[in-house]
Parts: sequence; structure tokens; C-alpha cells
Amino acid sequence: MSSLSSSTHCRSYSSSACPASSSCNYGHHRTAISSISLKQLLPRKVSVQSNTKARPNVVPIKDGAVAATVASIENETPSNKLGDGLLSITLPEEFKDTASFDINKDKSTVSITVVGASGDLAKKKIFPALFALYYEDCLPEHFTIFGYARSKMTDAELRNMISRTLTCRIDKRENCDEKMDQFLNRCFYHSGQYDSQNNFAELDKKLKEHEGGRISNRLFYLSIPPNIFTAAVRCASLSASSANGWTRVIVEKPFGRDSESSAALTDALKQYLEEDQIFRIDHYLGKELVENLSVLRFSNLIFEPLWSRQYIRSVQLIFSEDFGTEGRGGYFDNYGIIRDIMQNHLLQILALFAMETPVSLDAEDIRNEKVKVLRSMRPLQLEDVIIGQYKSHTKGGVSYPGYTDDKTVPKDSLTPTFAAAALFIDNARWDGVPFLMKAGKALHNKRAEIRVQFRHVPGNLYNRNFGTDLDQATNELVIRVQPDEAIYLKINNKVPGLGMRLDRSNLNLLYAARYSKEIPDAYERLLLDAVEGERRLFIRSDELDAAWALFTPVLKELEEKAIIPEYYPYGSRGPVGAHYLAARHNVRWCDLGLEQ
Ligand SMILES: NC(=O)C1=CN([C@@H]2O[C@H](COP(=O)(O)OP(=O)(O)OC[C@H]3O[C@@H](n4cnc5c(N)ncnc54)[C@H](OP(=O)(O)O)[C@@H]3O)[C@@H](O)[C@H]2O)C=CC1
Ligand SMILES: O=C1O[C@H](COP(=O)(O)O)[C@@H](O)[C@H](O)[C@H]1O
Repeated sequence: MSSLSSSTHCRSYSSSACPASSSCNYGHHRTAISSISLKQLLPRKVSVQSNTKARPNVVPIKDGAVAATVASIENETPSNKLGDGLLSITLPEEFKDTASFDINKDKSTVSITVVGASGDLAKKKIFPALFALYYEDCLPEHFTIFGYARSKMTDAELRNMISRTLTCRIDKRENCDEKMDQFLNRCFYHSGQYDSQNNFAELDKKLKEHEGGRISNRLFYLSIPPNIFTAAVRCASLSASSANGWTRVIVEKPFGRDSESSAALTDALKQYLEEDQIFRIDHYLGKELVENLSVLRFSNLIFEPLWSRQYIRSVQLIFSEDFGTEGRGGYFDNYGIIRDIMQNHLLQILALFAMETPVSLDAEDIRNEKVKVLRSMRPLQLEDVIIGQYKSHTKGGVSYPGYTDDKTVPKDSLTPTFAAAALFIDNARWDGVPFLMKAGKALHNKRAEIRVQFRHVPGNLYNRNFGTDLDQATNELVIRVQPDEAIYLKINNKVPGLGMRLDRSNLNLLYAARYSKEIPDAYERLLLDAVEGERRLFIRSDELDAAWALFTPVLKELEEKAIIPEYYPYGSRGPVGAHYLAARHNVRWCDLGLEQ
């Protein structure tokens, strides 16, 4: 298997265009992988994010052989307790064009420990994503995967459990079984308590055996309920962090349930970790069309000039699922749809949509712009929210349960399973533009999309051809995140013929028609980024604070006033109150027409 250094299809530093058919990604990294081509990084001074303790081993390689030591190392800025740092290196003159740069290629290893390995998310998403990365040769040459949980399991039992959820992509099936066996052979299990330093010390011992004396880089994925995050981080950090490489921790949401609990969680984690070791995951940021949002905006001249209050009338962020909380009611009842979807997934999309152009594609530059937008927003007001809860419904002889029919949900629960909200960004670009959010479970379809409604054409020559409903004639840009990923623009055109009848048509980029390649799951992208130390798609603590500041007051008010949700039937389009909310802001939901 080739190592990260040779698997340039996973990340490319080249600025030249990749062929559309290739699986290569554009890296935004300063750099985090073990090999970079100097040809792509002129001038010869390069920054390398690496293990600072590995400094004596940093050697440039010429024509595949170790040739010389580096000329100088500057700006050594270890950025955390565990030696994850940044080196700026100048190469000797003779390596001007030809050298490639290798940092401990054969001397380092990555161990990925899935904490909570027996759980739903681990089985459904994390192990399959790791396998997909392995299949694509995106994991480093030396890697080991450990499952950690309280359940008693042997390595063989873990492998058996994982194997049930591994699949190969439709377009990549070559040697699938063989690859699966190879992957499973790199997976191991350790049973332990989440709050036991001893149990994590046992894990540490096993990890060391697998690392075989190489520089050890360790990634812990906390796929456990939030009440045990801190205990697990404490034990992992004190007993199982790397002694000579980096240690990173991926934390799953929920990151608290309001500003105070979120800040307390951050403080608790920071007792054991530096901010740049914490990778707060929001899997929506790993979705292909969300990742494409910045490309659409900043690499197409036609969109950016229109991206403001001058041309945009409303922006709508819509999430719907056609199933209820099935199986997760216990978790959900403590959070509700606003915390589960709006405060994180939809708000993250909003921030990427509305931010100013970042200075660069560097993680900190992008996150700085996102924070600025979030901090320019008005905290959500009670009159700008409506909430709903699904009730049972029988259709075609089939009975669908209501939210409170779930045995893990209290019968008198007022937790919203649906919400619609109007948010505002009080800055020069977006002043007065309603950003409408709508999220719900047990609705009539499963969809996530961004809908940009443009203003009416002033003095429209063709008004009379549209009739009275001018809204039917406004342009609309739709970014469909899922399913059937697509970007389409609704335009007006003349119906061919001798008359003058106007029609609406879509200029449509449907991904499945344009690309034969299967789109990677969000977790693949995010796991690869975490291994590579790329933080762009993870939530920084100040972003999280700003996000909670927008929703905490209204969440408290809803709970203190015990606001009763509007009930809607399972499988419907949700409560009618959502329409009144939009109407109060002089807009209509764009997802309700017959042709969408
Ligand atoms: N499932 C999903 O689709 C999503 C999940 N998440 C988040 O990811 C994390 C993991 O989710 P998920 O896999 O569904 O969670 P689970 O409820 O399946 O929990 C994962 C594992 O944690 C252990 N565990 C469960 N409850 C407790 C407890 N009370 N005390 C100690 N250990 C416990 C169990 O392992 P054992 O008993 O073997 O120790 C379990 O297998 C959570 O933070 C969740 O909010 C986020 C987005 C989506
Ligand atoms: O984070 C969550 O997301 C899922 C929806 O994710 P998707 O990738 O399938 O769209 C949602 O069902 C869950 O309630 C929420 O916690």
C-alpha cells in the first residue's frame, strides 16, 4: 500500500486543475502530510506542520535517496503541549527543483482510537469512513485502528461487527474483499471504562506495541454520550497520549446545550488539551456541496457581485427528514431540533454562505471570517421562531407514531421536532435580508438545501407576461446538499414559438449526471483532515461561543415559558406557522412549489 506521501490523489498541493475524473482534492493546508514536491512549493522556503521533536530526522530526499540535511530551520513554533508544531525550513540550493521532502516517512505511525466503538455512530459512519480512506490509499503506511468501549469484545468480534457495515463504492469494487480483509487485520479492540486511567494505560501499552518504536501520532474519536467526554479526554490525555508525536481528539456534538454548558465543556477539555488538539466535528461541513459553497462564491465572477442585500431578497436553509427520532428519542428530548440541527449544521452553512472573502484558504483565515459573521448576527428573538412537534398519523393503512409515542420520550414533552426561524446579519452586506431556517423530523421528504431568492427585476418589461405573481418570476439559486446533489439556477426564458409566453427553466448542474464518481461521505473528508491536521472544517471555540450566543436566549425563553409546539402529522409538510413567519418578513418558502 502506498503511504500518504505517494497518495497524492487524496490531497494535492498543485494549483493546476485536476482532471474532472480524478479523485484528487485540492489541499488548503499549509502542509500536514509527509511529502511535498518542491516544484509545487517554490520558493524553496516551506512551512511544515509536523512533530517538532522529529527535527533531527527532517531530511530532504533527492531522487529517492537521503541526500543532505536542511540548510536551516526557522520559526519553530511548537503549538501544543505534545509537540505538534510548525517548522519553516529553507532547503539547500542544490534541491531547488528536484527534491521532494520527506519527514519521517517510515518513522512515524498514526493510531486511530474510536472511543465508543460499540455504538451506533461508530458502526454506521466512523469505521466505514476509515475503510473508504484505506481503500483509497489515503491512510498513512503505518496505521492502526483501535476500538475502545466498555462492552467485552475480542479483536475478532470487533472485526466481525465492523465488517457488517463496510461497503465498497459502486464505482470502486476492485479487490474489495481483499482490501476489507487487509483493513480488518489492522483493527483491534480494547475494553475499558471511560473514566479509568488504568484502562487507558493498558490501551497505551497496546498502542505502543503496534507503533513498534516509530514516532507515534494518535487520534482519538470520542463517539460517546457527552456526559462522559471530559472523563474520557482526561484519561486518554493522561494515560494514552503520544510521548513524541501529536495527539488529537475529535469531539462529536452536542457541544453543550447552551452558552454556559458549552463554555464549561470547553474549559474542561482545555484542562487536558490545547485548542488546536480539539477537532469539534460538524459533519455537515464535510458534505460535498457545503465544501463547494466557497468555490461557487469565490471562483465564479458571476455570483460574488450579486451576493448581498442589493440583489438577494432572502436566503433559506432547509433541512427535513422523512423519519422521526426513531431510536434516538432519549438523546433528542434533551436537545430538540434547534440544538440538534439549527445551532450547528444550518448555522455553519449560513456562516460559510455569508462570510466575507477570507485572506486565504488557511483554516484560521476562514474561521476568522465565519466568527465575524456570527458575531454580526442578532440573537434570535422569540417572535422570529415557531416550533412544532409531530403527532401520529395513519396513511394508506399504515400508522406512523407520534414523537411522544417513543418510549424514551416523556408523554408530556414539549421538545420541538420542527422549527422555523428568521435570523438577521447586521452588517453592510446583509442588512435587512432574512435568513430563514427550517428544520424538521417526520416530514414529507428528506432534504437539505440552500435556496437563494433574488429580488424582482426592477421595471420588468415582461411583467404582464408573468401575471400578478411576481414571485414566480424571481431568479432562484438552489444548492441541494442532499439527496441528488445539485446546483441549479432558475431563470426566465421565452417559450419557443411565435407568441411571447414566458417560462421558468433550470440551468442545472446535477452531480450524478456530471460526475460518474461516487461522492465521499462527509466523515471520510473530516477524518482525513483530522489525520492531516487540517482544521478548516472543524469548529473553533470562539465560533462555538458565537453560535450559542445566538440561540441560548431564545432556547431559555421557550423552555421557561413552556411554549407549546404546533402539532403536525407525521409525514406532512410541517406546521402552518412557518408560512406566517415567512410572510411577516415579506417572503415565501421557496421549497413549496410544484416544480422545485
Ligand atoms: N448516531 C448518530 O447518528 C449521531 C451521533 N452523534 C453523537 O455521536 C456520539 C455517539 O453517538 P452514538 O454512537 O449514537 O451513541 P451511543 O448511544 O450508541 O453510544 C456510544 C457508546 O457509548 C457507550 N455508552 C452509551 N451510553 C453510555 C453511558 N450512559 N455511559 C457510558 N457509556 C455509554 C456505549 O458503549 P459501551 O456500553 O460498550 O461502553 C455505546 O455503544 C454522541 O455524542 C452523539 O450525540 C452525532 C451525530 C449523529
Ligand atoms: O447531527 C445530526 O444529523 C443527522 C442528519 O445527518 P445526515 O447527514 O443524515 O443528514 C440527524 O438525523 C441527527 O438527528 C443529528 O443529530
